[in-house]
Amino acid sequence: MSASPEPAGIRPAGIEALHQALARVIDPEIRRPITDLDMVGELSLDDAGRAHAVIKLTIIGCPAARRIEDDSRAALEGVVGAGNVELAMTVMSVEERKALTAKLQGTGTRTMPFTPDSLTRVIAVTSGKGGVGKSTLTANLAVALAARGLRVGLLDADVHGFSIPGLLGLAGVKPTRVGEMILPPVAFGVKVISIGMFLDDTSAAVAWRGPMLHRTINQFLTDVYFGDLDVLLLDLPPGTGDVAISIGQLLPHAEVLVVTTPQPAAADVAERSGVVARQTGQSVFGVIENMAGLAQPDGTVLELFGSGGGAEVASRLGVPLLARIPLSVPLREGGDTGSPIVLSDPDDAAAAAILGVADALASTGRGLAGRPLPLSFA
Ligand SMILES: Nc1ncnc2c1ncn2[C@@H]1O[C@H](COP(=O)(O)OP(=O)(O)OP(=O)(O)O)[C@@H](O)[C@H]1O
Repeated sequence: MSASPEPAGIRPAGIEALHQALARVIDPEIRRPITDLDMVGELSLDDAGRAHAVIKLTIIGCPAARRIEDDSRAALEGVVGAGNVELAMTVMSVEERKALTAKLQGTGTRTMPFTPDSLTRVIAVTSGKGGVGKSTLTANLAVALAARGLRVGLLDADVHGFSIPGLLGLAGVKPTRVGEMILPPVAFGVKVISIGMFLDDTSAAVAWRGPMLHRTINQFLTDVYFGDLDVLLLDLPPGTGDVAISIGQLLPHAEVLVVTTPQPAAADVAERSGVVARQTGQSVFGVIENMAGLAQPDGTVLELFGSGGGAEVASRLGVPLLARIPLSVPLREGGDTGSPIVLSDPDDAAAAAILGVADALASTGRGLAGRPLPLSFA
């Protein structure tokens, strides 16, 4: 039996082939090859051509254990043939886990990775009033951006009224912890974190004041291992309260999307959320009008909430109106069942309008806020 692990380059050819096969096995939570994560222990090939491997999981009861085991076995069988793999699944020692955490988060004091000079684009979705569909749109936008191949994180900063886990089919899912590091659950290719994932009773009210809210948001941004992201989306609570101000302080380079309804009376309060974002240094990327009308069987459109609110807010803030998203029963149902409409029913008019916003976001880089964008009318 040949001994391993050995540094790449001096591994015997057979072991190197096994190692390369395992390098294609991705930890579904951390989203990096298990070889990069030092999860491969002994790796050997016996004289009968059978592969022997030890895979070290990050924690006991790792929810991804089965998948990692199956993928590792399949990868090794690709080299030595079916039935020729002996796999032992173990768990990292405390020291190994510490070393992994340090490797992933960087050694020394942990810092917030989403600084103005990081490559991640930060987009905060805000609204003046509650119930205008901000969370529904944020969840669908995140999924649409991930479907375009972007690496997307979604932080539910609506601490008092979190709804992102349910919208993405993650109700009841708890994040895995590796030491002090929190691994965000992944849904539809989006890494998601929400205060709702840390409460045993999700119907319990979160009655925190400013400093506690600030600490929580800061901890989410620092201790959650999102890895390299192209885009971090934040679902803010409605209004211009403590969380909006904390986000403004922590992420002054964020671009803000303002969601409003067609009701002209809501324009003042929606405009205010954009103005407050600007006061903290953030830029306003554009306005989305949601609940813009309900298509009737006879082809007419019932403007349940009036019209003109989105255009009014966009013009007051001097930014583009990115989309008018109609009222849509499938959009609401998709939210209720945790199945985002941009994937399940992309031809629905509301889904098409949201996909238009995702295109507008994906086709602009950071620092381009304020450029004219194509209007996408439903
Ligand atoms: N275009 C739409 N058509 C039909 N229903 C919608 C639409 N947009 C949102 N909804 C529904 O409206 C309700 C409120 O949406 P959502 O929770 O996303 O709002 P919100 O602005 O995030 O609210 P809050 O911030 O107050 O929690 C949900 O039941 C959602 O399914």
